[in-house]
Amino acid sequence: MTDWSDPEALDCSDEDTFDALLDRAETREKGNYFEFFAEGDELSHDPGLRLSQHGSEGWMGQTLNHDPAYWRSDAARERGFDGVPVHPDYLLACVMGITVEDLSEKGGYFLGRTDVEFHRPAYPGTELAVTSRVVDTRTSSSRPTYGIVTWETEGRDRETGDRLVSYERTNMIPRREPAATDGGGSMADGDGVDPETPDLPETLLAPDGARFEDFSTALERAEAEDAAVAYRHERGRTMDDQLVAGLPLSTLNTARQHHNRDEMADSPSGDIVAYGDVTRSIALAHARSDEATYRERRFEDERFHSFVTLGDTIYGFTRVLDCDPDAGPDRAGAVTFEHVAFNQDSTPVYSGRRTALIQRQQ
Ligand SMILES: CC(C)(COP(=O)(O)OP(=O)(O)OC[C@H]1O[C@@H](n2cnc3c(N)ncnc32)[C@H](O)[C@@H]1OP(=O)(O)O)[C@@H](O)C(=O)NCCC(=O)NCCSC(=O)C[C@H](O)C(=O)O
Repeated sequence: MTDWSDPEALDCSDEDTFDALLDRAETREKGNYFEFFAEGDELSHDPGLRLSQHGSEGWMGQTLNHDPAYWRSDAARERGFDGVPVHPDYLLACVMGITVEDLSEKGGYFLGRTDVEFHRPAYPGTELAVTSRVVDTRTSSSRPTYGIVTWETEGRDRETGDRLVSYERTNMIPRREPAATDGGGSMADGDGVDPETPDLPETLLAPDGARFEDFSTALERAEAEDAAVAYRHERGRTMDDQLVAGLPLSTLNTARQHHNRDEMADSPSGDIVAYGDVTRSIALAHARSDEATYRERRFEDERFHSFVTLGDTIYGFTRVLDCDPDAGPDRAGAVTFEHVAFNQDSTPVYSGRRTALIQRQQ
């Protein structure tokens, strides 16, 4: 009888034997299929992550987020922070990264997120505690091999229990027992445009500067002229391996969508895709480079319209929706923007509504 604990018992040079062995071996699974989730379930995510200056700087450098308040102590103090905080995009990606093994590792695409709220700044050294609640589950009518799941997630400081950020997100999640046919023949057509949305006016204005008054004056002008305040940002960023696979892995995001080409070959995208939070952070960095941001407040109705793959270049487009002079402290007013990330073919890949406090003229 063969002794199967004998190291010599497995001949790796014989491919057929090894193939047959793999066929018989059970795969120890990671992640969860659609059927695992039931409305009301609460999950406490086990992976640990300590926010770090190095991680935040790596994220900001790669995504072009250069706001000095997240890099330098004098700029941070001047903006009313107690030290140099980690960047909100990095915080959000870390909180979401920790959830991936439980929620979306199985290969489900990130479709959208809303009610993103930053409750207080987070500083390097903070250890995260992250929990989620299943808000909704349903099967997809257009893609029967998938279900659609929505979770509410909260990221807290593990030591103090303070809430740092919370949001609600929705993913397509593969079904363990899919319906017989996949009716979803049509891939995302990429236009990403709501047919109910009226066309923008002919005239598009850009603000004259980066301060709150520049945005509010531009909006007033636009209202008087039946125009819209909407403009492009010049920078672009091409998706390389570091952005597609490196950044998500640095936040413990183990979704195979970003680092396992072999598994993704048979998926709707046919290849690895960029993490939605990386795509979004690049487009927001383009927008922030044209404004004097004071604080990030909230995000609503974030949607991922089309896949971003290696070699795609991400550009940004911004529309100004509202200015509220009374919403912030003396030195800043609230501006609500709609940001759109688009690729080299002008295909929208992300859109979202963002409210940020923008510094007033000094
Ligand atoms: C994935 C797609 C190719 C699917 O395109 P398509 O088949 O055209 O369908 P739709 O996108 O219209 O929608 C599919 C169903 O999902 C519902 N939906 C869509 N958005 C939302 C939303 N925000 N909230 C709730 N439900 C939503 C629709 O109503 C459809 O339902 P049904 O009719 O019943 O089927 C295409 O969407 C696409 O390319 N999207 C981009 C995906 C992407 O690239 N995401 C970012 C990368 S993946 C990622 O970041 C993973 C991350 O790490 C993680 O772990 O989550």
